[in-house]
Amino acid sequence: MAQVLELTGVTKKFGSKDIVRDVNLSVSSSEIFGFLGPNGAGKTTTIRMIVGLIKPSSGQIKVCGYSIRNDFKKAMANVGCIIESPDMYKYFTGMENLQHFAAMDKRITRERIDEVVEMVGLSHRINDKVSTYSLGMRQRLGIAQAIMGRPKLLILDEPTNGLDPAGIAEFRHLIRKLAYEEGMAVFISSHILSELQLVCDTVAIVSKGRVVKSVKVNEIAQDMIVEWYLDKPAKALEILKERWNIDGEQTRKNSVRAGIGAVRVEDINQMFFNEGLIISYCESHGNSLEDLFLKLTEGDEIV
Ligand SMILES: Nc1ncnc2c1ncn2[C@@H]1O[C@H](COP(=O)(O)OP(=O)(O)OP(=O)(O)O)[C@@H](O)[C@H]1O
Repeated sequence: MAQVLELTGVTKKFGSKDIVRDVNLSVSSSEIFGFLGPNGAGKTTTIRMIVGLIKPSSGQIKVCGYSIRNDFKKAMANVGCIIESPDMYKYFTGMENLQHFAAMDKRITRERIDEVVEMVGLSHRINDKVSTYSLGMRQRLGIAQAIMGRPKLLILDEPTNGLDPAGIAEFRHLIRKLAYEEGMAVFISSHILSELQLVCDTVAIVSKGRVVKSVKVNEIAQDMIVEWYLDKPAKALEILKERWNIDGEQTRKNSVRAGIGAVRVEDINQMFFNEGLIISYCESHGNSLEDLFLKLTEGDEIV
């Protein structure tokens, strides 16, 4: 997999204060990378450096192998981004907005505009005024604009801020499509861990300007502990042991708990169902990204 974004020893000082400290990270094509940290951790400052709005005090940033210091134009030709809320002309239609931005880049054809509109699922509303769009639709229009020039790297700063659950689900679906079908590297910053956990492959946890931990999300899920509330706990324990060699324990009259390692909870539920058990509900505990995040950023000032 090609490295699309690489930060090496990136530091940013404002006055005598280190706002971003010695950040090292890399993102490959088709990877969804989450940059997770509490408010004030330095996420936006890092993104502003990646897109060239401010210069690092030290360290190196490369996009598709081009250093943003030495090859700024070539590096930026590979970047699409939305920082804060997408800037659109509300009294223009979605299409007029896209045409306006496309006029600045000769590579973007009318066919490409239609293609991105289709990709973000806005074909049916693209000729309506942006002022009539929901926040989720504006967000998708912003993404359409950001990807028109076929960037290899898409950067989104706090993209789900203010979206309702349906908007968040649509957003997640779109991001997956861009990464896994179009091969884009997607870099998303957020302070909302549950959202990153659901969409990202890798999450870097930032605290006070430093990346304190980088984790593969599927490895965290592997440590999951699940508790089932069901009618036949003894039978459930037997199935877990026989089928997956999992040692569970009965926690209450009607509940069983077990660390399920790399086994998918869906497969276990299906097996319980096939064996005639009735599950009233199940829940997961511990070792989620949330626990890790809270542990690593404990005591961080929320500014
Ligand atoms: N131009 C600047 N001059 C001085 N301090 C700054 C400047 N820009 C940002 N900071 C400070 O840097 C710290 C990190 O800000 P940043 O916006 O990068 O954080 P963040 O992680 O994106 O948080 P948020 O989610 O609140 O935007 C904050 O304490 C902020 O006040």
